[in-house]
Amino acid sequence: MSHSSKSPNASGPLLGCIADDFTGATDLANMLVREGMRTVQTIGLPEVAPTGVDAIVVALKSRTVPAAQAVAESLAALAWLQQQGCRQFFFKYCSTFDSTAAGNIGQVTDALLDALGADFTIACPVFPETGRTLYRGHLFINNQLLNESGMQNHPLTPMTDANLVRVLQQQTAGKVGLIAYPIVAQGAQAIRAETAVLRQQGARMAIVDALTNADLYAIGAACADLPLVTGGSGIALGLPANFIRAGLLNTSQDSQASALPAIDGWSAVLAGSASLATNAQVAHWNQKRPSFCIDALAVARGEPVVANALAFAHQHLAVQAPLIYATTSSEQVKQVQAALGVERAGALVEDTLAEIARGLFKLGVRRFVVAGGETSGAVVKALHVTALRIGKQIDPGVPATASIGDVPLALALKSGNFGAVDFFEKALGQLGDQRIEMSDGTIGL
Ligand SMILES: Nc1ncnc2c1ncn2[C@@H]1O[C@H](COP(=O)(O)OP(=O)(O)O)[C@@H](O)[C@H]1O
Ligand SMILES: O=C(O)[C@@H](O)C(=O)COP(=O)(O)O
Repeated sequence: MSHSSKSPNASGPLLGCIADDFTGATDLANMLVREGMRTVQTIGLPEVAPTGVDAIVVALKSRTVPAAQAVAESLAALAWLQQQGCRQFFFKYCSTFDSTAAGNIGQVTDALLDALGADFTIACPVFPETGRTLYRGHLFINNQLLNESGMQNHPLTPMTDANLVRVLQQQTAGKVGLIAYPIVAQGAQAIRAETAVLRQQGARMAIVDALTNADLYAIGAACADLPLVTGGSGIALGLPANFIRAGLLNTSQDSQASALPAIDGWSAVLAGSASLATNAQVAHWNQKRPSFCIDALAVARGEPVVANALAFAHQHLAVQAPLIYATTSSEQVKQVQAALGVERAGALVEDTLAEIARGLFKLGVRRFVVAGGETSGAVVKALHVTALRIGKQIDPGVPATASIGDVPLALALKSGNFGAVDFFEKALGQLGDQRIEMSDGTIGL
Protein backbone atom coordinates (compact mmCIF):
# COMPACT_ATOMS: atom_id res chain seq x y z
CA MET A 1 0.00 0.00 0.00
CA SER A 2 1.48 3.37 -0.96
CA HIS A 3 1.99 5.87 1.88
CA SER A 4 0.79 9.46 1.54
CA SER A 5 1.69 12.77 3.11
CA LYS A 6 -1.95 13.92 2.96
CA SER A 7 -3.88 14.22 6.19
CA PRO A 8 -5.93 11.15 7.17
CA ASN A 9 -9.17 10.66 5.25
CA ALA A 10 -8.54 13.72 3.07
CA SER A 11 -7.68 11.81 -0.03
CA GLY A 12 -10.87 10.06 -1.08
CA PRO A 13 -11.76 6.41 -0.90
CA LEU A 14 -9.03 3.94 0.05
CA LEU A 15 -10.66 0.56 -0.45
CA GLY A 16 -12.64 -0.25 -3.58
CA CYS A 17 -14.84 -3.32 -3.31
CA ILE A 18 -16.71 -5.36 -5.89
CA ALA A 19 -19.39 -7.67 -4.50
CA ASP A 20 -20.95 -10.44 -6.60
CA ASP A 21 -24.38 -10.02 -5.01
CA PHE A 22 -26.40 -7.42 -3.10
CA THR A 23 -26.73 -9.03 0.32
CA GLY A 24 -23.05 -9.87 0.14
CA ALA A 25 -22.35 -6.20 -0.51
CA THR A 26 -24.30 -5.02 2.54
CA ASP A 27 -22.59 -7.73 4.62
CA LEU A 28 -19.19 -6.36 3.57
CA ALA A 29 -20.23 -2.72 4.04
CA ASN A 30 -21.48 -3.63 7.53
CA MET A 31 -18.07 -5.11 8.39
CA LEU A 32 -16.12 -2.11 7.10
CA VAL A 33 -18.36 0.31 9.00
CA ARG A 34 -17.92 -1.76 12.16
CA GLU A 35 -14.16 -1.43 11.73
CA GLY A 36 -14.39 2.34 11.37
CA MET A 37 -14.42 2.98 7.61
CA ARG A 38 -17.05 5.38 6.27
CA THR A 39 -18.63 3.20 3.61
CA VAL A 40 -21.27 3.61 0.93
CA GLN A 41 -22.73 0.78 -1.12
CA THR A 42 -23.64 1.54 -4.71
CA ILE A 43 -25.99 -0.56 -6.80
CA GLY A 44 -23.93 -1.08 -9.92
CA LEU A 45 -22.04 2.01 -11.07
CA PRO A 46 -23.73 5.24 -10.03
CA GLU A 47 -23.82 8.42 -12.11
CA VAL A 48 -22.65 10.46 -9.15
CA ALA A 49 -19.69 9.18 -7.14
CA PRO A 50 -20.09 9.14 -3.35
CA THR A 51 -17.94 11.65 -1.50
CA GLY A 52 -16.57 11.71 2.04
CA VAL A 53 -16.11 7.96 2.23
CA ASP A 54 -13.20 5.65 3.01
CA ALA A 55 -14.58 2.63 1.19
CA ILE A 56 -17.01 2.05 -1.66
CA VAL A 57 -18.75 -1.28 -2.19
CA VAL A 58 -20.10 -1.75 -5.71
CA ALA A 59 -22.89 -4.33 -5.61
CA LEU A 60 -23.19 -6.44 -8.75
CA LYS A 61 -25.51 -9.32 -9.49
CA SER A 62 -22.78 -11.38 -11.10
CA ARG A 63 -22.64 -14.56 -9.02
CA THR A 64 -24.74 -16.74 -11.29
CA VAL A 65 -24.49 -15.02 -14.68
CA PRO A 66 -22.20 -16.49 -17.39
CA ALA A 67 -18.52 -16.07 -16.46
CA ALA A 68 -17.75 -13.72 -19.36
CA GLN A 69 -20.50 -11.35 -18.24
CA ALA A 70 -19.32 -11.48 -14.60
CA VAL A 71 -15.79 -10.67 -15.76
CA ALA A 72 -16.94 -7.74 -17.93
CA GLU A 73 -19.08 -6.23 -15.14
CA SER A 74 -16.35 -6.71 -12.54
CA LEU A 75 -13.70 -5.09 -14.77
CA ALA A 76 -15.99 -2.10 -15.38
CA ALA A 77 -16.48 -1.77 -11.62
CA LEU A 78 -12.72 -1.97 -11.06
CA ALA A 79 -12.04 0.74 -13.65
CA TRP A 80 -14.62 3.00 -12.00
CA LEU A 81 -13.19 2.38 -8.52
CA GLN A 82 -9.71 3.16 -9.85
CA GLN A 83 -11.05 6.44 -11.23
CA GLN A 84 -12.37 7.27 -7.75
CA GLY A 85 -8.79 6.95 -6.44
CA CYS A 86 -9.08 3.69 -4.47
CA ARG A 87 -5.70 2.22 -3.49
CA GLN A 88 -6.56 -1.39 -2.78
CA PHE A 89 -9.33 -3.60 -4.18
CA PHE A 90 -11.48 -6.30 -2.68
CA PHE A 91 -13.55 -8.92 -4.49
CA LYS A 92 -16.36 -10.10 -2.19
CA TYR A 93 -18.09 -13.43 -2.74
CA CYS A 94 -20.14 -15.62 -0.47
CA SER A 95 -18.87 -17.07 2.80
CA THR A 96 -20.13 -20.39 1.43
CA PHE A 97 -18.02 -19.85 -1.74
CA ASP A 98 -21.17 -19.99 -3.89
CA SER A 99 -20.31 -20.87 -7.47
CA THR A 100 -22.09 -22.36 -10.41
CA ALA A 101 -20.51 -25.38 -12.10
CA ALA A 102 -18.81 -22.89 -14.43
CA GLY A 103 -17.55 -20.21 -12.03
CA ASN A 104 -17.33 -17.26 -11.40
CA ILE A 105 -14.90 -16.70 -8.52
CA GLY A 106 -11.78 -17.92 -10.33
CA GLN A 107 -12.49 -16.18 -13.62
CA VAL A 108 -13.29 -12.82 -12.00
CA THR A 109 -10.22 -13.04 -9.74
CA ASP A 110 -8.00 -13.80 -12.75
CA ALA A 111 -9.38 -10.86 -14.70
CA LEU A 112 -9.01 -8.43 -11.78
CA LEU A 113 -5.41 -9.57 -11.18
CA ASP A 114 -4.56 -9.04 -14.85
CA ALA A 115 -6.17 -5.59 -14.92
CA LEU A 116 -4.22 -4.57 -11.82
CA GLY A 117 -0.95 -5.96 -13.19
CA ALA A 118 -0.77 -8.25 -10.14
CA ASP A 119 0.29 -11.88 -10.04
CA PHE A 120 -1.07 -13.19 -6.75
CA THR A 121 -3.95 -12.93 -4.30
CA ILE A 122 -5.59 -14.86 -1.51
CA ALA A 123 -9.07 -16.40 -1.31
CA CYS A 124 -10.66 -16.67 2.14
CA PRO A 125 -14.44 -16.93 2.68
CA VAL A 126 -14.15 -17.45 6.46
CA PHE A 127 -16.73 -15.67 8.65
CA PRO A 128 -16.58 -17.13 12.19
CA GLU A 129 -19.54 -15.08 13.53
CA THR A 130 -21.79 -16.98 11.13
CA GLY A 131 -20.08 -20.34 11.64
CA ARG A 132 -17.93 -20.41 8.50
CA THR A 133 -14.41 -21.74 9.19
CA LEU A 134 -11.77 -23.24 6.91
CA TYR A 135 -9.30 -25.95 7.88
CA ARG A 136 -6.78 -27.62 5.56
CA GLY A 137 -8.66 -26.11 2.63
CA HIS A 138 -12.04 -27.52 3.70
CA LEU A 139 -14.95 -25.18 4.43
CA PHE A 140 -17.16 -25.90 7.44
CA ILE A 141 -20.57 -24.37 8.16
CA ASN A 142 -20.85 -24.68 11.91
CA ASN A 143 -20.11 -28.38 12.55
CA GLN A 144 -20.70 -29.60 9.01
CA LEU A 145 -18.68 -29.70 5.86
CA LEU A 146 -20.00 -27.30 3.21
CA ASN A 147 -21.38 -30.14 1.07
CA GLU A 148 -23.39 -31.53 4.02
CA SER A 149 -24.64 -28.19 5.35
CA GLY A 150 -27.74 -27.75 3.18
CA MET A 151 -25.73 -25.78 0.60
CA GLN A 152 -25.61 -28.92 -1.57
CA ASN A 153 -29.30 -28.17 -2.25
CA HIS A 154 -28.99 -24.47 -3.13
CA PRO A 155 -31.31 -23.70 -6.07
CA LEU A 156 -28.67 -21.88 -8.16
CA THR A 157 -25.26 -22.64 -6.67
CA PRO A 158 -25.32 -26.13 -5.16
CA MET A 159 -22.03 -26.68 -3.34
CA THR A 160 -21.11 -30.34 -3.47
CA ASP A 161 -17.39 -30.18 -2.60
CA ALA A 162 -15.98 -28.70 0.63
CA ASN A 163 -12.39 -28.74 -0.70
CA LEU A 164 -12.03 -25.14 -1.87
CA VAL A 165 -8.61 -25.63 -3.45
CA ARG A 166 -10.28 -28.10 -5.77
CA VAL A 167 -13.35 -25.90 -6.35
CA LEU A 168 -11.28 -22.81 -7.16
CA GLN A 169 -8.81 -24.76 -9.29
CA GLN A 170 -11.70 -25.70 -11.61
CA GLN A 171 -12.36 -21.99 -12.23
CA THR A 172 -8.86 -20.79 -13.17
CA ALA A 173 -5.93 -21.82 -15.34
CA GLY A 174 -3.60 -20.34 -12.69
CA LYS A 175 -2.21 -22.57 -9.95
CA VAL A 176 -4.18 -22.55 -6.66
CA GLY A 177 -2.19 -23.11 -3.45
CA LEU A 178 -3.14 -23.47 0.22
CA ILE A 179 -1.94 -21.56 3.27
CA ALA A 180 -2.86 -24.11 5.90
CA TYR A 181 -3.76 -23.48 9.52
CA PRO A 182 -0.37 -24.29 11.12
CA ILE A 183 1.09 -21.33 9.18
CA VAL A 184 -1.91 -19.03 9.79
CA ALA A 185 -1.73 -19.74 13.55
CA GLN A 186 1.81 -18.30 13.59
CA GLY A 187 0.54 -14.87 12.54
CA ALA A 188 1.00 -12.22 9.87
CA GLN A 189 4.74 -12.61 9.29
CA ALA A 190 4.49 -16.35 8.74
CA ILE A 191 1.53 -15.87 6.38
CA ARG A 192 3.44 -13.25 4.38
CA ALA A 193 6.49 -15.56 4.19
CA GLU A 194 4.29 -18.42 2.97
CA THR A 195 2.75 -16.26 0.24
CA ALA A 196 6.28 -15.54 -0.99
CA VAL A 197 7.02 -19.29 -1.10
CA LEU A 198 3.78 -20.03 -2.95
CA ARG A 199 4.47 -17.26 -5.47
CA GLN A 200 7.91 -18.70 -6.14
CA GLN A 201 6.25 -22.05 -6.77
CA GLY A 202 4.05 -20.41 -9.38
CA ALA A 203 0.79 -20.09 -7.43
CA ARG A 204 -1.56 -17.31 -8.57
CA MET A 205 -4.13 -17.69 -5.78
CA ALA A 206 -4.08 -19.30 -2.34
CA ILE A 207 -6.97 -20.54 -0.27
CA VAL A 208 -6.21 -19.44 3.29
CA ASP A 209 -7.39 -21.37 6.36
CA ALA A 210 -8.84 -19.46 9.34
CA LEU A 211 -10.85 -20.35 12.42
CA THR A 212 -11.20 -17.13 14.41
CA ASN A 213 -11.39 -13.37 14.00
CA ALA A 214 -7.83 -13.20 15.37
CA ASP A 215 -6.73 -15.30 12.37
CA LEU A 216 -8.58 -12.91 10.04
CA TYR A 217 -6.83 -9.87 11.54
CA ALA A 218 -3.47 -11.60 11.01
CA ILE A 219 -4.34 -12.50 7.40
CA GLY A 220 -5.53 -8.93 6.83
CA ALA A 221 -2.23 -7.55 8.09
CA ALA A 222 -0.35 -9.94 5.78
CA CYS A 223 -2.36 -8.61 2.81
CA ALA A 224 -1.43 -4.93 3.26
CA ASP A 225 0.60 -4.84 0.04
CA LEU A 226 -1.61 -6.99 -2.16
CA PRO A 227 -3.38 -4.86 -4.79
CA LEU A 228 -6.31 -7.32 -4.70
CA VAL A 229 -7.76 -9.30 -1.79
CA THR A 230 -10.65 -11.73 -2.27
CA GLY A 231 -13.00 -13.37 0.18
CA GLY A 232 -16.08 -13.14 2.34
CA SER A 233 -16.79 -10.18 4.57
CA GLY A 234 -14.79 -11.71 7.45
CA ILE A 235 -11.43 -11.21 5.77
CA ALA A 236 -12.22 -7.49 5.46
CA LEU A 237 -11.95 -7.23 9.26
CA GLY A 238 -8.18 -6.81 9.07
CA LEU A 239 -7.95 -4.40 6.14
CA PRO A 240 -8.91 -1.06 7.78
CA ALA A 241 -6.03 -1.48 10.29
CA ASN A 242 -3.56 -1.49 7.39
CA PHE A 243 -4.75 1.94 6.29
CA ILE A 244 -4.58 3.20 9.88
CA ARG A 245 -1.01 1.89 10.21
CA ALA A 246 -0.11 3.59 6.91
CA GLY A 247 -1.42 6.92 8.25
CA LEU A 248 -4.20 7.06 5.66
CA LEU A 249 -7.25 6.43 7.82
CA ASN A 250 -8.38 8.08 11.01
CA THR A 251 -11.22 6.21 12.64
CA SER A 252 -11.43 8.51 15.65
CA GLN A 253 -13.73 10.82 13.71
CA ASP A 254 -17.42 10.05 13.43
CA SER A 255 -17.05 7.18 11.01
CA GLN A 256 -19.18 4.61 12.77
CA ALA A 257 -22.51 3.35 11.48
CA SER A 258 -24.57 6.42 10.81
CA ALA A 259 -27.94 6.95 12.38
CA LEU A 260 -30.25 6.39 9.43
CA PRO A 261 -32.97 8.91 8.61
CA ALA A 262 -36.45 8.11 9.91
CA ILE A 263 -38.51 6.78 7.00
CA ASP A 264 -42.31 6.86 7.10
CA GLY A 265 -44.55 4.47 5.23
CA TRP A 266 -45.81 0.90 5.36
CA SER A 267 -43.55 -2.13 5.78
CA ALA A 268 -43.37 -5.52 4.07
CA VAL A 269 -41.17 -8.61 4.03
CA LEU A 270 -40.26 -10.38 0.77
CA ALA A 271 -38.54 -13.78 0.84
CA GLY A 272 -37.16 -15.50 -2.26
CA SER A 273 -34.48 -17.52 -0.53
CA ALA A 274 -34.90 -21.27 -0.16
CA SER A 275 -32.05 -21.57 2.36
CA LEU A 276 -32.50 -23.37 5.66
CA ALA A 277 -32.31 -20.19 7.79
CA THR A 278 -34.96 -18.44 5.68
CA ASN A 279 -37.22 -21.50 5.83
CA ALA A 280 -36.98 -21.36 9.64
CA GLN A 281 -37.67 -17.59 9.66
CA VAL A 282 -40.74 -18.01 7.45
CA ALA A 283 -42.03 -20.86 9.65
CA HIS A 284 -41.53 -18.68 12.75
CA TRP A 285 -43.35 -15.73 11.15
CA ASN A 286 -46.21 -17.97 10.03
CA GLN A 287 -46.97 -18.96 13.63
CA LYS A 288 -48.76 -15.67 14.20
CA ARG A 289 -48.33 -13.15 11.41
CA PRO A 290 -49.94 -12.68 7.97
CA SER A 291 -48.27 -14.14 4.91
CA PHE A 292 -48.89 -14.94 1.26
CA CYS A 293 -47.14 -17.89 -0.40
CA ILE A 294 -46.12 -17.62 -4.06
CA ASP A 295 -46.60 -20.79 -6.07
CA ALA A 296 -43.99 -20.69 -8.84
CA LEU A 297 -45.94 -23.13 -11.00
CA ALA A 298 -49.06 -20.95 -10.75
CA VAL A 299 -46.96 -18.01 -11.98
CA ALA A 300 -45.76 -20.15 -14.88
CA ARG A 301 -49.37 -21.05 -15.71
CA GLY A 302 -50.12 -17.34 -16.02
CA GLU A 303 -52.36 -17.08 -12.93
CA PRO A 304 -52.67 -13.55 -11.44
CA VAL A 305 -50.25 -14.25 -8.59
CA VAL A 306 -48.85 -10.70 -8.43
CA ALA A 307 -52.33 -9.15 -8.29
CA ASN A 308 -53.42 -11.63 -5.62
CA ALA A 309 -50.31 -10.97 -3.53
CA LEU A 310 -50.84 -7.21 -3.75
CA ALA A 311 -54.53 -7.52 -2.84
CA PHE A 312 -53.50 -9.55 0.19
CA ALA A 313 -50.87 -6.99 1.15
CA HIS A 314 -53.36 -4.15 0.72
CA GLN A 315 -55.65 -5.78 3.32
CA HIS A 316 -52.89 -5.96 5.92
CA LEU A 317 -50.50 -3.04 5.41
CA ALA A 318 -52.36 -0.59 7.62
CA VAL A 319 -52.49 -3.09 10.48
CA GLN A 320 -49.21 -4.96 10.28
CA ALA A 321 -46.45 -5.86 7.85
CA PRO A 322 -47.25 -8.83 5.59
CA LEU A 323 -44.72 -11.42 4.42
CA ILE A 324 -44.82 -12.51 0.78
CA TYR A 325 -42.62 -15.52 0.15
CA ALA A 326 -41.59 -18.14 -2.40
CA THR A 327 -39.43 -19.86 0.22
CA THR A 328 -39.98 -23.60 0.28
CA SER A 329 -38.19 -26.90 0.90
CA SER A 330 -35.36 -28.03 -1.35
CA GLU A 331 -37.54 -30.94 -2.54
CA GLN A 332 -40.25 -28.58 -3.75
CA VAL A 333 -37.73 -26.26 -5.40
CA LYS A 334 -36.34 -29.28 -7.26
CA GLN A 335 -39.85 -30.15 -8.48
CA VAL A 336 -40.37 -26.63 -9.78
CA GLN A 337 -36.94 -26.69 -11.43
CA ALA A 338 -37.72 -30.04 -13.04
CA ALA A 339 -40.89 -28.55 -14.51
CA LEU A 340 -39.49 -25.18 -15.61
CA GLY A 341 -35.71 -25.54 -15.80
CA VAL A 342 -33.32 -24.15 -13.15
CA GLU A 343 -32.68 -20.79 -14.76
CA ARG A 344 -36.29 -20.12 -15.72
CA ALA A 345 -37.57 -21.10 -12.27
CA GLY A 346 -35.12 -18.73 -10.54
CA ALA A 347 -35.81 -15.85 -12.90
CA LEU A 348 -39.58 -16.34 -12.74
CA VAL A 349 -39.64 -16.17 -8.94
CA GLU A 350 -37.22 -13.22 -8.87
CA ASP A 351 -39.26 -11.32 -11.48
CA THR A 352 -42.47 -12.01 -9.58
CA LEU A 353 -41.06 -10.70 -6.30
CA ALA A 354 -39.60 -7.69 -8.13
CA GLU A 355 -43.01 -6.87 -9.61
CA ILE A 356 -44.64 -7.29 -6.21
CA ALA A 357 -42.03 -4.93 -4.73
CA ARG A 358 -42.94 -2.30 -7.34
CA GLY A 359 -46.63 -2.80 -6.52
CA LEU A 360 -45.97 -2.51 -2.80
CA PHE A 361 -44.10 0.73 -3.37
CA LYS A 362 -47.14 2.10 -5.20
CA LEU A 363 -49.26 1.06 -2.19
CA GLY A 364 -47.01 3.19 0.06
CA VAL A 365 -44.51 0.64 1.35
CA ARG A 366 -41.22 2.34 2.21
CA ARG A 367 -39.65 -0.29 4.50
CA PHE A 368 -38.63 -3.54 2.87
CA VAL A 369 -37.04 -6.57 4.49
CA VAL A 370 -35.79 -8.88 1.73
CA ALA A 371 -34.43 -12.42 2.15
CA GLY A 372 -32.11 -13.85 -0.49
CA GLY A 373 -29.13 -12.49 -2.40
CA GLU A 374 -30.42 -12.89 -5.95
CA THR A 375 -33.87 -11.88 -4.72
CA SER A 376 -32.50 -8.71 -3.12
CA GLY A 377 -30.75 -7.87 -6.38
CA ALA A 378 -34.00 -8.20 -8.31
CA VAL A 379 -36.02 -6.20 -5.75
CA VAL A 380 -33.54 -3.38 -5.33
CA LYS A 381 -33.21 -2.98 -9.10
CA ALA A 382 -37.01 -2.93 -9.44
CA LEU A 383 -37.18 -0.16 -6.83
CA HIS A 384 -34.51 1.86 -8.71
CA VAL A 385 -32.25 2.07 -5.68
CA THR A 386 -28.82 3.40 -6.66
CA ALA A 387 -26.93 3.66 -3.36
CA LEU A 388 -27.27 2.66 0.29
CA ARG A 389 -26.21 4.25 3.54
CA ILE A 390 -25.25 1.61 6.11
CA GLY A 391 -26.76 1.66 9.59
CA LYS A 392 -26.55 -0.59 12.63
CA GLN A 393 -26.21 -4.36 12.44
CA ILE A 394 -29.45 -6.33 12.86
CA ASP A 395 -27.82 -9.78 13.02
CA PRO A 396 -24.26 -10.77 11.97
CA GLY A 397 -23.79 -9.96 8.29
CA VAL A 398 -26.98 -7.87 7.94
CA PRO A 399 -27.17 -4.13 8.66
CA ALA A 400 -30.15 -1.82 8.44
CA THR A 401 -29.71 0.42 5.40
CA ALA A 402 -31.37 3.45 3.86
CA SER A 403 -31.38 4.23 0.17
CA ILE A 404 -29.92 7.54 -0.96
CA GLY A 405 -32.26 9.32 -3.36
CA ASP A 406 -35.45 11.31 -3.79
CA VAL A 407 -37.73 8.81 -2.05
CA PRO A 408 -35.60 7.15 0.62
CA LEU A 409 -36.41 3.56 1.49
CA ALA A 410 -35.48 1.63 4.61
CA LEU A 411 -34.03 -1.71 3.54
CA ALA A 412 -32.71 -4.84 5.22
CA LEU A 413 -31.17 -7.18 2.64
CA LYS A 414 -30.59 -10.57 4.22
CA SER A 415 -28.42 -13.33 2.87
CA GLY A 416 -30.50 -16.49 2.73
CA ASN A 417 -28.54 -18.28 5.41
CA PHE A 418 -28.08 -15.38 7.82
CA GLY A 419 -30.15 -14.19 10.74
CA ALA A 420 -31.82 -15.61 13.84
CA VAL A 421 -35.25 -17.23 13.63
CA ASP A 422 -36.99 -13.93 14.51
CA PHE A 423 -34.93 -11.93 12.02
CA PHE A 424 -37.91 -10.51 10.10
CA GLU A 425 -39.50 -9.08 13.24
CA LYS A 426 -36.18 -7.67 14.50
CA ALA A 427 -35.42 -6.14 11.11
CA LEU A 428 -38.83 -4.45 10.87
CA GLY A 429 -38.35 -2.98 14.34
CA GLN A 430 -34.87 -1.73 13.49
CA LEU A 431 -36.09 -0.19 10.22
CA GLY A 432 -38.51 1.87 12.33
CA ASP A 433 -41.78 -0.09 12.22
CA GLN A 434 -43.16 0.82 15.62
CA ARG A 435 -46.01 -1.69 15.40
CA ILE A 436 -43.98 -4.85 15.53
CA GLU A 437 -44.28 -6.71 18.78
CA MET A 438 -41.38 -9.05 19.43
CA SER A 439 -41.76 -12.55 20.87
CA ASP A 440 -40.83 -11.19 24.32
CA GLY A 441 -43.59 -8.56 24.20
CA THR A 442 -41.37 -5.54 23.48
CA ILE A 443 -42.36 -3.15 20.71
CA GLY A 444 -39.85 -2.38 17.96
CA LEU A 445 -36.22 -2.38 19.07
N1 LIG B 1 -40.34 -21.90 -4.72
C1 LIG B 1 -39.31 -21.73 -5.55
N2 LIG B 1 -39.21 -22.42 -6.69
C2 LIG B 1 -38.17 -22.23 -7.52
N3 LIG B 1 -37.18 -21.34 -7.31
C3 LIG B 1 -37.24 -20.61 -6.20
C4 LIG B 1 -38.31 -20.77 -5.26
N4 LIG B 1 -38.10 -19.91 -4.25
C5 LIG B 1 -36.98 -19.25 -4.54
N5 LIG B 1 -36.45 -19.66 -5.71
C6 LIG B 1 -35.24 -19.14 -6.38
O1 LIG B 1 -34.09 -19.55 -5.63
C7 LIG B 1 -33.08 -18.57 -5.74
C8 LIG B 1 -32.63 -18.24 -4.34
O2 LIG B 1 -31.50 -17.46 -4.40
P1 LIG B 1 -31.25 -16.23 -3.44
O3 LIG B 1 -32.33 -15.23 -3.56
O4 LIG B 1 -29.86 -15.75 -3.73
O5 LIG B 1 -31.32 -16.87 -1.99
P2 LIG B 1 -30.09 -17.23 -1.02
O6 LIG B 1 -29.66 -15.95 -0.41
O7 LIG B 1 -30.70 -18.19 -0.05
O8 LIG B 1 -29.01 -17.81 -1.86
C9 LIG B 1 -33.69 -17.38 -6.46
O9 LIG B 1 -33.29 -17.37 -7.81
C10 LIG B 1 -35.18 -17.63 -6.34
O10 LIG B 1 -35.91 -17.04 -7.38
O1 LIG C 1 -20.85 -13.99 2.60
C1 LIG C 1 -22.04 -14.30 2.77
O2 LIG C 1 -22.39 -15.38 3.23
C2 LIG C 1 -23.08 -13.30 2.35
O3 LIG C 1 -22.60 -12.01 2.43
C3 LIG C 1 -23.51 -13.52 0.94
O4 LIG C 1 -22.75 -13.36 0.01
C4 LIG C 1 -24.88 -13.85 0.78
O5 LIG C 1 -25.28 -14.55 -0.39
P1 LIG C 1 -26.75 -15.17 -0.43
O6 LIG C 1 -26.77 -16.33 0.52
O7 LIG C 1 -27.01 -15.55 -1.84
O8 LIG C 1 -27.68 -14.09 0.03
